[in-house]
Amino acid sequence: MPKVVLLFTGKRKSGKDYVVSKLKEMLKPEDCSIIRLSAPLKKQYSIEHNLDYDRLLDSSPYKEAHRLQMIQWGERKRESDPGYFCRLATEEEDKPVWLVSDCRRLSDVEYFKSHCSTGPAHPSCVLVRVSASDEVRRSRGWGWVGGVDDGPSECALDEVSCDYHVINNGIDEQLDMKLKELKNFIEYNNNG
Ligand SMILES: Nc1ncnc2c1ncn2[C@@H]1O[C@H](COP(=O)(O)OP(=O)(O)OP(=O)(O)O)[C@@H](O)[C@H]1O
Repeated sequence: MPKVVLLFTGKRKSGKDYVVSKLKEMLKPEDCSIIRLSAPLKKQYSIEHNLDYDRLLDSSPYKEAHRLQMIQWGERKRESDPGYFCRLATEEEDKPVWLVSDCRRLSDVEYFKSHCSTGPAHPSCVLVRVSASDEVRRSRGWGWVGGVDDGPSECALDEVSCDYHVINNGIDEQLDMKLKELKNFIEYNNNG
Protein backbone atom coordinates (compact mmCIF):
# COMPACT_ATOMS: atom_id res chain seq x y z
CA MET A 1 0.00 0.00 0.00
CA PRO A 2 1.51 3.38 -1.00
CA LYS A 3 1.88 6.31 1.39
CA VAL A 4 1.38 9.06 -1.18
CA VAL A 5 -0.54 8.93 -4.45
CA LEU A 6 -0.61 11.77 -6.96
CA LEU A 7 -3.22 11.41 -9.70
CA PHE A 8 -2.33 13.51 -12.75
CA THR A 9 -5.05 14.57 -15.13
CA GLY A 10 -5.02 16.89 -18.14
CA LYS A 11 -5.79 17.24 -21.82
CA ARG A 12 -3.80 15.60 -24.59
CA LYS A 13 -0.37 17.24 -24.97
CA SER A 14 -0.79 19.32 -21.84
CA GLY A 15 2.43 17.57 -20.76
CA LYS A 16 1.35 15.06 -18.13
CA ASP A 17 4.14 12.61 -18.97
CA TYR A 18 6.70 15.39 -19.12
CA VAL A 19 5.70 16.84 -15.74
CA VAL A 20 5.57 13.42 -14.07
CA SER A 21 9.04 12.48 -15.38
CA LYS A 22 10.50 15.77 -14.12
CA LEU A 23 8.93 15.27 -10.72
CA LYS A 24 10.25 11.72 -10.50
CA GLU A 25 13.78 12.97 -11.18
CA MET A 26 13.48 15.19 -8.09
CA LEU A 27 12.61 12.25 -5.82
CA LYS A 28 14.63 9.31 -4.54
CA PRO A 29 14.39 6.57 -7.19
CA GLU A 30 13.78 3.88 -4.59
CA ASP A 31 10.72 5.77 -3.28
CA CYS A 32 8.75 6.44 -6.39
CA SER A 33 6.97 4.69 -9.27
CA ILE A 34 5.28 6.18 -12.29
CA ILE A 35 2.02 4.36 -12.94
CA ARG A 36 0.42 4.50 -16.37
CA LEU A 37 -3.18 3.34 -16.39
CA SER A 38 -3.03 3.24 -20.17
CA ALA A 39 -0.21 0.65 -20.09
CA PRO A 40 -2.32 -2.45 -19.33
CA LEU A 41 -5.03 -1.11 -21.64
CA LYS A 42 -2.55 -0.75 -24.51
CA LYS A 43 -0.96 -4.10 -23.75
CA GLN A 44 -4.25 -5.95 -23.89
CA TYR A 45 -5.49 -3.96 -26.90
CA SER A 46 -2.27 -4.59 -28.85
CA ILE A 47 -2.48 -8.34 -28.22
CA GLU A 48 -6.14 -8.59 -29.24
CA HIS A 49 -5.63 -6.40 -32.35
CA ASN A 50 -2.17 -7.58 -33.38
CA LEU A 51 -0.53 -4.14 -32.94
CA ASP A 52 2.92 -2.95 -31.80
CA TYR A 53 2.65 -2.32 -28.04
CA ASP A 54 5.85 -0.21 -27.81
CA ARG A 55 4.63 2.15 -30.54
CA LEU A 56 1.32 2.60 -28.73
CA LEU A 57 3.21 3.76 -25.63
CA ASP A 58 5.09 6.77 -26.99
CA SER A 59 3.90 10.14 -28.21
CA SER A 60 3.57 9.11 -31.88
CA PRO A 61 1.20 9.34 -34.86
CA TYR A 62 0.85 5.54 -34.56
CA LYS A 63 -0.75 6.00 -31.12
CA GLU A 64 -2.98 8.81 -32.41
CA ALA A 65 -4.16 6.63 -35.31
CA HIS A 66 -5.44 4.01 -32.89
CA ARG A 67 -6.54 6.28 -30.07
CA LEU A 68 -10.29 6.49 -30.75
CA GLN A 69 -10.77 2.75 -31.25
CA MET A 70 -8.62 2.01 -28.22
CA ILE A 71 -10.65 4.43 -26.08
CA GLN A 72 -13.89 2.77 -27.15
CA TRP A 73 -12.49 -0.67 -26.44
CA GLY A 74 -11.32 0.48 -22.98
CA GLU A 75 -14.76 1.94 -22.37
CA ARG A 76 -16.39 -1.43 -22.82
CA LYS A 77 -13.94 -3.07 -20.39
CA ARG A 78 -14.57 -0.36 -17.78
CA GLU A 79 -18.33 -0.74 -18.08
CA SER A 80 -18.15 -4.24 -16.67
CA ASP A 81 -15.35 -3.49 -14.16
CA PRO A 82 -14.50 0.19 -13.44
CA GLY A 83 -11.33 -0.64 -11.48
CA TYR A 84 -9.99 -3.10 -14.08
CA PHE A 85 -7.10 -1.02 -15.48
CA CYS A 86 -6.23 0.61 -12.13
CA ARG A 87 -5.87 -2.81 -10.56
CA LEU A 88 -3.77 -4.22 -13.40
CA ALA A 89 -1.51 -1.16 -13.45
CA THR A 90 -0.72 -1.31 -9.74
CA GLU A 91 -0.76 -4.98 -8.81
CA GLU A 92 3.04 -5.31 -8.74
CA GLU A 93 3.87 -1.89 -7.31
CA ASP A 94 5.58 -1.81 -3.93
CA LYS A 95 7.07 1.70 -3.68
CA PRO A 96 5.62 4.24 -1.22
CA VAL A 97 5.03 7.05 -3.73
CA TRP A 98 2.87 6.56 -6.82
CA LEU A 99 2.68 9.13 -9.62
CA VAL A 100 -0.30 8.10 -11.76
CA SER A 101 0.39 9.89 -15.03
CA ASP A 102 -2.90 9.52 -16.88
CA CYS A 103 -5.98 9.66 -14.72
CA ARG A 104 -8.96 10.26 -17.02
CA ARG A 105 -12.13 8.99 -15.34
CA LEU A 106 -14.01 9.61 -12.16
CA SER A 107 -13.85 5.86 -11.63
CA ASP A 108 -10.01 6.10 -11.68
CA VAL A 109 -10.08 8.81 -9.00
CA GLU A 110 -12.60 6.88 -6.94
CA TYR A 111 -10.57 3.69 -7.22
CA PHE A 112 -7.41 5.30 -5.81
CA LYS A 113 -9.24 7.38 -3.22
CA SER A 114 -11.06 4.34 -1.90
CA HIS A 115 -8.17 1.85 -2.13
CA CYS A 116 -5.41 4.15 -0.95
CA SER A 117 -7.08 6.63 1.41
CA THR A 118 -9.00 4.58 3.93
CA GLY A 119 -8.14 3.48 7.42
CA PRO A 120 -6.21 5.27 10.13
CA ALA A 121 -2.87 5.17 8.31
CA HIS A 122 -4.15 7.40 5.51
CA PRO A 123 -1.94 7.70 2.51
CA SER A 124 -2.47 11.05 0.89
CA CYS A 125 -4.17 10.77 -2.47
CA VAL A 126 -4.47 14.03 -4.39
CA LEU A 127 -5.58 15.09 -7.85
CA VAL A 128 -3.17 17.23 -9.89
CA ARG A 129 -4.37 18.99 -13.03
CA VAL A 130 -1.82 19.75 -15.74
CA SER A 131 -2.87 22.35 -18.25
CA ALA A 132 -1.48 24.19 -21.24
CA SER A 133 -3.05 26.60 -23.72
CA ASP A 134 -4.42 25.19 -26.99
CA GLU A 135 -1.69 27.12 -28.82
CA VAL A 136 1.06 25.44 -26.79
CA ARG A 137 -0.61 22.04 -27.13
CA ARG A 138 -0.75 22.55 -30.90
CA SER A 139 2.98 23.30 -30.93
CA ARG A 140 3.41 19.88 -29.26
CA GLY A 141 1.47 18.11 -31.99
CA TRP A 142 -2.09 18.35 -30.74
CA GLY A 143 -5.00 18.88 -33.14
CA TRP A 144 -8.70 18.64 -32.43
CA VAL A 145 -10.17 15.19 -33.13
CA GLY A 146 -13.94 14.88 -32.86
CA GLY A 147 -14.98 11.96 -30.69
CA VAL A 148 -11.68 12.13 -28.77
CA ASP A 149 -11.32 15.75 -27.61
CA ASP A 150 -15.00 16.11 -26.82
CA GLY A 151 -15.31 12.56 -25.45
CA PRO A 152 -15.27 11.34 -21.86
CA SER A 153 -11.60 10.29 -21.90
CA GLU A 154 -10.66 13.98 -22.34
CA CYS A 155 -13.51 15.71 -20.51
CA ALA A 156 -14.77 13.46 -17.71
CA LEU A 157 -12.65 15.19 -15.05
CA ASP A 158 -13.05 18.77 -16.33
CA GLU A 159 -15.43 19.74 -13.55
CA VAL A 160 -13.77 17.81 -10.75
CA SER A 161 -11.90 20.07 -8.37
CA CYS A 162 -8.18 19.45 -8.12
CA ASP A 163 -5.81 19.74 -5.19
CA TYR A 164 -2.95 21.12 -7.32
CA HIS A 165 -2.84 22.87 -10.67
CA VAL A 166 0.32 22.76 -12.81
CA ILE A 167 0.36 25.30 -15.64
CA ASN A 168 2.72 23.88 -18.24
CA ASN A 169 3.00 26.46 -21.00
CA GLY A 170 6.75 26.11 -21.33
CA ILE A 171 7.77 28.67 -18.68
CA ASP A 172 10.46 26.72 -16.83
CA GLU A 173 10.56 28.84 -13.65
CA GLN A 174 6.78 28.54 -13.19
CA LEU A 175 6.92 24.78 -13.64
CA ASP A 176 9.94 24.35 -11.36
CA MET A 177 8.20 26.24 -8.56
CA LYS A 178 5.12 24.03 -8.76
CA LEU A 179 7.23 20.88 -8.93
CA LYS A 180 9.05 21.91 -5.74
CA GLU A 181 5.67 22.36 -4.06
CA LEU A 182 4.65 18.84 -5.12
CA LYS A 183 8.01 17.44 -3.99
CA ASN A 184 7.57 19.03 -0.55
CA PHE A 185 4.06 17.60 -0.27
CA ILE A 186 5.31 14.13 -1.21
CA GLU A 187 8.27 14.17 1.16
CA TYR A 188 6.20 15.51 4.03
CA ASN A 189 3.66 12.70 3.64
CA ASN A 190 6.16 9.98 2.83
CA ASN A 191 8.48 10.77 5.73
CA GLY A 192 5.81 11.72 8.23
N1 LIG B 1 7.33 22.14 -20.28
C1 LIG B 1 7.70 21.52 -21.42
N2 LIG B 1 8.86 21.89 -22.03
C2 LIG B 1 9.26 21.26 -23.16
N3 LIG B 1 8.60 20.26 -23.78
C3 LIG B 1 7.44 19.85 -23.22
C4 LIG B 1 6.94 20.44 -22.01
N4 LIG B 1 5.80 19.83 -21.68
C5 LIG B 1 5.59 18.89 -22.63
N5 LIG B 1 6.57 18.90 -23.56
C6 LIG B 1 6.67 18.02 -24.76
O1 LIG B 1 5.39 18.01 -25.40
C7 LIG B 1 5.08 16.72 -25.89
C8 LIG B 1 3.75 16.24 -25.28
O2 LIG B 1 3.95 16.10 -23.87
P1 LIG B 1 3.44 14.81 -23.07
O3 LIG B 1 3.65 13.56 -23.87
O4 LIG B 1 4.04 14.88 -21.71
O5 LIG B 1 1.88 15.16 -23.02
P2 LIG B 1 0.68 14.29 -22.44
O6 LIG B 1 -0.24 15.22 -21.74
O7 LIG B 1 1.24 13.15 -21.62
O8 LIG B 1 0.03 13.78 -23.79
P3 LIG B 1 -0.94 12.52 -24.10
O9 LIG B 1 -2.19 12.70 -23.28
O10 LIG B 1 -1.17 12.68 -25.56
O11 LIG B 1 -0.16 11.28 -23.75
C9 LIG B 1 6.25 15.81 -25.54
O12 LIG B 1 7.11 15.73 -26.67
C10 LIG B 1 6.94 16.56 -24.40
O13 LIG B 1 8.32 16.29 -24.32
